[in-house]
Amino acid sequence: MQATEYDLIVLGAGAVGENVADRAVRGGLTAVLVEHELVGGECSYWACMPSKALLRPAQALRGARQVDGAKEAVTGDLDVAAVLARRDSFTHNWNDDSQVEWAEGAGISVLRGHGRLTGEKEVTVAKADGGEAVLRARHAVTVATGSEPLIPDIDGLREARPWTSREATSAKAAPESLAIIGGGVVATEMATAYAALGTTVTLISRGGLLASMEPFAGEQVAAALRELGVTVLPHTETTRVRRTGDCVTVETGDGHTVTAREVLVATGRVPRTRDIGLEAVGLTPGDWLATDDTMRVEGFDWLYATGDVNHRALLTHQGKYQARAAGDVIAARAKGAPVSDQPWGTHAATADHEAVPQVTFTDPEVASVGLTLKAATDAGYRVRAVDYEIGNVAGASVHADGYKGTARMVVDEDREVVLGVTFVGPDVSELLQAATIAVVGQVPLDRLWHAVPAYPTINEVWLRLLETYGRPS
Ligand SMILES: Cc1cc2nc3c(=O)[nH]c(=O)nc-3n(C[C@H](O)[C@H](O)[C@H](O)COP(=O)(O)OP(=O)(O)OC[C@H]3O[C@@H](n4cnc5c(N)ncnc54)[C@H](O)[C@@H]3O)c2cc1C
Ligand SMILES: NC(=O)c1ccc[n+]([C@@H]2O[C@H](COP(=O)([O-])OP(=O)(O)OC[C@H]3O[C@@H](n4cnc5c(N)ncnc54)[C@H](O)[C@@H]3O)[C@@H](O)[C@H]2O)c1
Repeated sequence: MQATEYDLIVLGAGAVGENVADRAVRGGLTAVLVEHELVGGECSYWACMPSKALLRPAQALRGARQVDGAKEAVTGDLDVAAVLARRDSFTHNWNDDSQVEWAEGAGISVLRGHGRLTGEKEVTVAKADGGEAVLRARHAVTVATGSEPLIPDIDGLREARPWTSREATSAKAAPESLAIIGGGVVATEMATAYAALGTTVTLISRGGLLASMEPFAGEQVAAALRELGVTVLPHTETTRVRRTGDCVTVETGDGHTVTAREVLVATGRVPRTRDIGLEAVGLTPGDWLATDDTMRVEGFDWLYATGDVNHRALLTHQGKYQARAAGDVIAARAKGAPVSDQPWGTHAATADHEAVPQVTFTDPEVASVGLTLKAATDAGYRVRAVDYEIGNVAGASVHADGYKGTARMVVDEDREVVLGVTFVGPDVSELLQAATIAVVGQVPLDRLWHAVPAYPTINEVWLRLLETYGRPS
């Protein structure tokens, strides 16, 4: 079969694949996106956008209820149908016409179908219309196929047809009750969302909540979930799941049985690499694809992997950051132009190791960047952490009556720079970019004293953290 040639083939048109193609085309290359489902991927239709659309109305309502003078005007509760309808508008009712239009307008070709590597720089696509197409890349192939939910090997779980993040973010109605297995970001966000929508939620976590973050984050989110009416069962194994009639029963290691209408499994992700032809190029199907900092798969000069599939940081913004580096470096290498792949260079995704920002949109929110105290200590830094109660800041007390929250700054004592920051509290997500700039810029603490937070804003917590640490002399 005659192959169609492009400079770059991108397998998977999620947010990350789209950005690789866009950067490469801006760099003067031709590119094709191969997509077997919806152009825009998980984030647009079953992850970031619908989950945040489900969470935001309850957060807005809480915001009004926490301010005397405003709370008196809140006379009703959430309109669940309106919340779901607003969520649907964000997903364009699971229609990707606008994203296809964007791609084509940006000069990127889109081919619908399931793609598999079939040789060096070659992808064969089983097209949506039943035919087959062979694509050949002049310069590079980028795998951007994302990840999918991990279903743990728990007795009866698969047979019980559990919800995954897809069903949780796209449900047409809020179930009367929901059991959630997991204690990470998906579990805590969806527990927050569904509790606010009136569902009776039980969250079963085999460890503490949000275990990779500062310990106070999981503790404060657990306390808030309980206040919302969620039954939180930390340090609890799930041993058996059964679906009987219109209910699911979940048995735990300590002998409890939770009965709910649905069970959501939120126990992490696996790479979407089982059926993309990795064996044709000597790689193992089902593996994550390890890359260097320019996103090139180890051992190849033409194969790249960006986004969730490389397991560097499973976040849309980090994947798009990798995509900008990868699209630019693919164009540079194709043209024989200089490559800037040293740490913090144009073509290196260095921040993946040093400064990954993340917001967990629970209520309170958790916003963090860089290293936790434990991670910094484990990495061998000589560190000191300082904590501050955000509610003591004037801007926070104006923002919400009885504001409660915690900030932690982790400082490298040798260089006196910030290695990591965590904020937990209502509406702290917008504080995060300043922390990210401080970490990425390795801004010395004595210079940070000159970054004056406006009064009275919650950002004044920065001044309090610096004062608590002590001014470097
Ligand atoms: C519930 C939930 C909420 C989240 N919320 C956030 C958030 O608020 N902020 C954030 O930063 N991150 C969030 N994430 C993480 C975020 O969704 C992912 O990091 C992001 O979607 C990864 O993008 P990607 O392009 O790598 O993969 P994907 O978005 O999964 O895109 C991969 C694409 O490849 C296609 N594909 C796969 N195999 C093939 C093939 N063989 N042929 C053709 N096409 C193929 C798929 O159909 C898909 O469109 C959330 C995740 C979940 C589950
Ligand atoms: N706001 C955001 O940025 C956002 C929101 C949702 C998801 N995400 C991303 O999506 C990814 C997936 O989220 P997630 O919550 O599924 O994963 P996660 O890694 O955050 O949490 C997984 C949870 O499942 C538990 N677990 C793992 N295996 C288990 C088992 N066999 N039995 C019981 N419990 C088990 C873990 O202890 C942990 O609590 C994350 O990496 C996250 O970065 C981001």
